[in-house]
Amino acid sequence: MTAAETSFYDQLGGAPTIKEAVDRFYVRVLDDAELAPYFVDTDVIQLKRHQVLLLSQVLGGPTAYEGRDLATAHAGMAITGEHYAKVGSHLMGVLGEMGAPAHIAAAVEDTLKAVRPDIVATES
Ligand code: HEM
Repeated sequence: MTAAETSFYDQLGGAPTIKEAVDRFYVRVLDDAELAPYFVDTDVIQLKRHQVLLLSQVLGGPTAYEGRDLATAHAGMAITGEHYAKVGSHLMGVLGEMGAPAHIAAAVEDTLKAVRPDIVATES
């Protein structure tokens, strides 16, 4: 694999860094009173799984996700544009805190924009 083919996941330090990012992201999302209600019926294991899948999808990690597509997985949750932006800013905050380089942050923002229509159900 050449340097250019190395995934952002690997560039950030692979599994140990991602585990740390998942833990930090998880704390931020659950501490956010506007976001926590989405996860009331989600147990800790499921929620960690969600954070891992989310990060792997945006960073190109090794987790081969073969589950429901994003639109199906989030159908019926009435996720608002504002709440989606909050999840995105917690994610960007964690990446920034952990010293992710600018080109990775920019690519993650692009992915967040690209999958947004599949996840956001309502603008307000
Ligand atoms: C880039 C953004 C996101 C990605 C890539 C993503 C990814 C996923 C995936 C792959 C699943 C299916 C998990 C499974 O079936 O095991 C899922 C479920 C779920 N997502 Fe997301 N998600 C994103 C954003 C959000 C946001 C913004 C919210 C709420 C504010 C959210 C809340 C949930 C909830 C509550 C579930 C169901 C969890 C459960 O109980 O199993 N997600 N998401």
